[in-house]
Amino acid sequence: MKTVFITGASSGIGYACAEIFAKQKFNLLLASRRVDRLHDIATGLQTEHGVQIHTIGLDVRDKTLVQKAWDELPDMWKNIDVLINNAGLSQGLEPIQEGNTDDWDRMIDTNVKGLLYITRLVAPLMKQRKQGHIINIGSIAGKEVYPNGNVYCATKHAVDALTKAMRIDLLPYNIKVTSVDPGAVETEFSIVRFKGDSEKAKKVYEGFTPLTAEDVAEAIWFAASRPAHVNVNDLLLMPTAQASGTLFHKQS
Ligand SMILES: NC(=O)C1=CN([C@@H]2O[C@H](COP(=O)(O)OP(=O)(O)OC[C@H]3O[C@@H](n4cnc5c(N)ncnc54)[C@H](OP(=O)(O)O)[C@@H]3O)[C@@H](O)[C@H]2O)C=CC1
Ligand SMILES: CC(=O)[C@H](N)C(=O)O
Repeated sequence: MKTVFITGASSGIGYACAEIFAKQKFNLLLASRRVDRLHDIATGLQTEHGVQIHTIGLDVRDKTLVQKAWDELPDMWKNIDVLINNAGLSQGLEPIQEGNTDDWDRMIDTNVKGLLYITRLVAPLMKQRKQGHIINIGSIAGKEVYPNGNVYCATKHAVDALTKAMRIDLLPYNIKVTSVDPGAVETEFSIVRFKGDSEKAKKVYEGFTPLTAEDVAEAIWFAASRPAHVNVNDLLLMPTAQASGTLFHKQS
């Protein structure tokens, strides 16, 4: 049986990936900070699909803790076939001159440095086994910038650059590297961006049909299930009612 490691599996796209990969009989290594949620998810998916699941309570920003969690991980769980670098967030939506520097730190530390810390541990074993697939969750915000998106967009542009760089560095070792870049997906993303203001978050998705986490997980599964000689480099998907980072066709 193959193993997928999904960061940010406690909600949204990460959780939807856990479901789809469990259905496909992968063993699941799931990480996020809210470990209680991970336990509930693991119990449900284990019962439904009979796969093995290991959960790790982890803040990807904490380099020391990430290393410790990896060192303590039983060897069988380190043979990762697919790594989904999904943990990420946006905080705030202000012009650069008004931005909150703690929000900036949180986004850069999670979306860029967290992704790097995890990859640094997983990639050497993929290299050793001469197989593996790293799937980074980027965004339309990694392809263009939009008003007030400044630092979030910068982190996702960094993910885009790192995906390309990983593909080059890992080329000799038969390791696939893919970027999956969604537009608007209705998850907890906007609630987190607006720091718990659910009303404001709900308004983001009013007047059009956004992507669901399951839509994105299906695209991720498509990339993960290609034949050995095929790599999907980049997969950009948006709601039909979205044409760019900020251009939506909304019905009132
Ligand atoms: N929703 C959207 O419109 C889009 C989202 N994306 C990207 O998709 C990815 C998933 O987001 P989405 O599912 O929408 O949002 P959610 O808020 O629903 O999920 C985010 C996940 O990331 C985890 N996470 C956040 N910070 C950390 C951390 N420091 N350490 C470990 N885990 C962390 C959260 O778990 P916990 O809080 O338990 O730690 C949660 O499981 C993100 O990278 C996001 O940028 C890209 C384009 C569009
Ligand atoms: C496209 C995204 O990453 C997100 N929905 C955003 O508003 O930037």
